[in-house]
Amino acid sequence: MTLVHYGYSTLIEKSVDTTNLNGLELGRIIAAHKDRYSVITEGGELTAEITGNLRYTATSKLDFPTVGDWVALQVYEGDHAIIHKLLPRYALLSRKAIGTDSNIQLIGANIDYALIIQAVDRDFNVNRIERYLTLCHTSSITPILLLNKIDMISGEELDVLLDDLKSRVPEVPVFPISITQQLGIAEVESMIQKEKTYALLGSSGVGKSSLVNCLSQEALMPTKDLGRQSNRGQHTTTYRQLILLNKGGILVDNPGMREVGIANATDGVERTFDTIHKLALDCRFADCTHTVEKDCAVLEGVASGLIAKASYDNYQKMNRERMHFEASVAERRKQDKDFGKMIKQVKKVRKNNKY
Ligand SMILES: Nc1nc2c(ncn2[C@@H]2O[C@H](COP(=O)(O)OP(=O)(O)OP(=O)(O)O)[C@@H](O)[C@H]2O)c(=O)[nH]1
Ligand SMILES: [Zn+2]
Repeated sequence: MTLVHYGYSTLIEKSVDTTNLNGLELGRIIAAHKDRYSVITEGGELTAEITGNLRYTATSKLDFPTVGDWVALQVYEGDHAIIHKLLPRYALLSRKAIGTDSNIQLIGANIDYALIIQAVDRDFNVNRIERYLTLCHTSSITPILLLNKIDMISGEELDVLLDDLKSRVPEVPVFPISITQQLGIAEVESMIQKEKTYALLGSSGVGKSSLVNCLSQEALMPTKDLGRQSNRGQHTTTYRQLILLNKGGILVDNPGMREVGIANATDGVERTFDTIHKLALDCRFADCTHTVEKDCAVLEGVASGLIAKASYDNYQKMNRERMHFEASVAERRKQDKDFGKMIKQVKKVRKNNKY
């Protein structure tokens, strides 16, 4: 097993400089725990922590390693290591953290494609697909749609869904599959590219675990450290979030992707709703909200059927969420600033009182 299998050549292809490591080893994060990381290196799998310096200079979550990150690390005896440096990311997939207004949560770094999996039963929902697409477009990650459980519907019913997708999200490649019946799996496997990293996105119960088991032999087995041995002479077994696929791709499996919150995503919303965005250039007012204005090209598009009403509604909803997130972030920054000012003021008063 070498780092090439874990996407090293893609990292180089993206022009990330890996020559300046000053004697440190290169590795990729395969699982992130609270303060501990599992890292794959040329010599095998290691447990690592970050340096105090990295910890104390971090200003946000973005400064901490996440699954898929490439790092420079110093390896100590056994299988222990210290991460000194986070290499530049060429893509970062994140979402708004559940239950918060202004926090983001990292899903994975250095991801090339997203496999959005949706089931054709009750789960089927184009609005939610557009939500995932916005997430992908915001991070410049190419989306691919897997429509699972087609064994549960008739061919005619499937055609209706495919037509719906063609009109609402025409640019996205769609793979109708049934994991249990092994339908369309060969097509998915032949689409997977070697050394590219894929993120798996989808609600609970759509078949994500089933897909991982189907595309990867590794996932079925407990993962073992075949490289270095731990101090106690035992092989370590760890839970992985970065999995090697049979066809040579790499998969980020992020459990609990149940809700997709939209964070700062102006470009992502625009790219997902490309038709609306292009039409909006013809609105009479440059700051048109496409709701009540005169000569609004978007409203005209909805009236003429060029834009599906459902698509328009979802566009407005996601824009409202995006603005809400941005306003919350701005508000929190202001509060932090005010708090900083207050502390300064208090210090000043104390200092003055000394005299
Ligand atoms: N009929 C049918 N059922 C399927 C198919 N694929 C998966 N299932 C079933 O759907 C259920 C959920 O599958 P999982 O693979 O556990 O789904 P998941 O997305 O990993 O769910 P979470 O772990 O909750 O996120 C299981 O009972 C599967 O057997 C399929 O192609 N057809
Ligand atoms: Zn308008």
